[in-house]
Amino acid sequence: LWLRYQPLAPPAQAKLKGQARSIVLTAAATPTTRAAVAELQRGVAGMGGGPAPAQATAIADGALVLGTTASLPALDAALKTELSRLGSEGYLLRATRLQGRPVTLIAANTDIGLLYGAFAWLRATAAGTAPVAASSPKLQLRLLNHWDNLDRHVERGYAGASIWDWWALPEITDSRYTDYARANASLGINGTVLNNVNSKPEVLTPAYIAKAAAVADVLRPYGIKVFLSARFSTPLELKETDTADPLSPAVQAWWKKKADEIYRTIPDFGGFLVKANSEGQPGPQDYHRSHADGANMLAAALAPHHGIVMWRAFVYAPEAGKETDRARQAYEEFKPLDGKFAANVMVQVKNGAIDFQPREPFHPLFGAMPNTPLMMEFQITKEYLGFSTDIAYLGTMFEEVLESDTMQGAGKGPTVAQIIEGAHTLGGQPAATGMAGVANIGVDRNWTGHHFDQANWYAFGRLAWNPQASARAIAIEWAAQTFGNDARVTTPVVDMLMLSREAVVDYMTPLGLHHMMGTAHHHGPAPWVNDLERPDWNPVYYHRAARDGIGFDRTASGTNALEQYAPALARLYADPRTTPEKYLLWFHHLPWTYAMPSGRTLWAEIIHHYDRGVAAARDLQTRWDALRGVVDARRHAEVAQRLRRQVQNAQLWRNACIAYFQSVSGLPLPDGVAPPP
Ligand SMILES: CO[C@H]1[C@H](O)[C@@H](O)[C@H](O)O[C@@H]1C(=O)O
Repeated sequence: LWLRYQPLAPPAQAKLKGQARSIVLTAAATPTTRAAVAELQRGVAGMGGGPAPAQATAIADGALVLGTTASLPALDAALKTELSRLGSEGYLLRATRLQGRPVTLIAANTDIGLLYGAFAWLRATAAGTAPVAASSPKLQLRLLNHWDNLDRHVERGYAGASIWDWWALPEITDSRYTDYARANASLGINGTVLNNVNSKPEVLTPAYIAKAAAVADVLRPYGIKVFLSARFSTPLELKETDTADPLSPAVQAWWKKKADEIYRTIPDFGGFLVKANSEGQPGPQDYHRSHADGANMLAAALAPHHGIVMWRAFVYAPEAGKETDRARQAYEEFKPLDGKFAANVMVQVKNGAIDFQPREPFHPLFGAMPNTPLMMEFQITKEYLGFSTDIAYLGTMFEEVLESDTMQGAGKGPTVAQIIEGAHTLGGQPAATGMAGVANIGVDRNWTGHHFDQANWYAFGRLAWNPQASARAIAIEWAAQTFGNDARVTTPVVDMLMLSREAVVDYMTPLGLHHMMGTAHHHGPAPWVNDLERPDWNPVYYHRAARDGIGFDRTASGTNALEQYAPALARLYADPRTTPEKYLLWFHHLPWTYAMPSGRTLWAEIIHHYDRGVAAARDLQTRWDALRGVVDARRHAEVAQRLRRQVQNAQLWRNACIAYFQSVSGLPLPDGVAPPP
């Protein structure tokens, strides 16, 4: 991954050796500070191309010194003040003098802060950038969600089987778990939900709790808490109660007892992630109770142990005989529950209102529930963006969502990033804050199926630490750590990353189109599908292409999903001329002849985007081919193979969608457009 610590260029090596002649840990030796020292030794040895610096007790010239305010010899007042503002996970990096000696200081208030500081110093060294002076996370919870089943199949996983070997656990813990912990700690990720949200009741049985505890023991020194997805009907399905009604005292008692049992085995268990009354999963509505009733019952069981409930707002269902708009439904169900959730409940909301499409406007719940802590849910695994075949750097997508202006305030802002950073308080208490990413990790040697998909795991972690970070800066960091800090490689790799997601949007679902993919597997084009068991699974339901035009009217003349956004934004998007082009057909149904700002008709504009997407996919291939011999042969070949497939995918999407839309519209192709074969 990005922890390769490849030898640096000689000048950088010399500088490194001068900065890390020895390592001095002034703080207590704990599994966490030992991990920090080991990581520094591993990194300095690798990048320095020589022996690891020894750990010393005395501070000497050129030492790397790790310590807290309490453990460090007389820190000057300014540094002490700065440190006191960094919280329990922040860190400070400084070239300074201690006991009159020139040293590199890694300081923090806790041992996990020291570990994060060590990784930050190594990151800067590998990327050849100046180390950040000080940093602390903007969000409290920075979690991966593994949609991993107990049989090691990963739902929407494209990197091999699950890394969690439930059969071998608890006695056998794969060394990969430690590398997983290192990789996540290097990004400041501090929690992981081990199992799929479509969870099985078994995962809360004693045998599995013991298995999860073994994983927790490996991850704990790296500051990573274990969470589990809980199936709402577990007590009923384990035949330990005869209902799962959240207001039933027996059910409440069962969950309390279960929580106590878990915390006896995993004292720092994080809590439960719950998918309820969604896509057929059991939930409180099965007993005519609300999402808040369900969440609060679980929250009451976890509260004595400081555990939290992350309750997902991913709900949608067709209503018989009624024209529904899936994009409206989560808001309709959750907005009325604002302020009704217990203090240790977070409502976890996907970035968009449909489902992780190549591009979606931000979810209208962001900014609409001021009395409820909202957690962002991003998908790192690319269910809808080409699995682990197509390159699509999601840093730019995450950034686009986080920068989105909800217009909920007077004038500009708050942005989605500010909303999830807890711009608001609850009852005067700072709201819990968090971001979750659906992992793209499996047993594949490169962890993520595609080498470039490592950048998505990386970008998620960096943006969870700071939701206002720059996707380009993150791409530069990742490329330098992953391919070496050589501009001949990093510049083209960063350019490839930065154009890739827009390319995928262009050749799959341009101009706000969405949900036009293959059934069930969700790979490849299928805009013609209109016969699935649920109307809201049919691509035709979303693009609504017909003789007269194309697009989903979500304005007042349609489903009026727009009214769920702030009035200022709803006014802006009510008019196709003031709707950003990238969302045009998400909110509007327009004639094929609609005049676009480019001077093209809408039909010609759609084709123009598809062709631009295919050209961009080819461009990615050309740029990568030019790196033959500069990037190591194995990774170069593995990426080149996938790029060949990516170009085919792009062409298939382009040809299939244009052919289909032409068959619906009956329109001729504009001059100069290559007809689909
Ligand atoms: C885990 O189920 C997933 C399902 O595979 C996926 O197609 C959809 O994205 O969303 C669901 C969800 O988010 O719960």
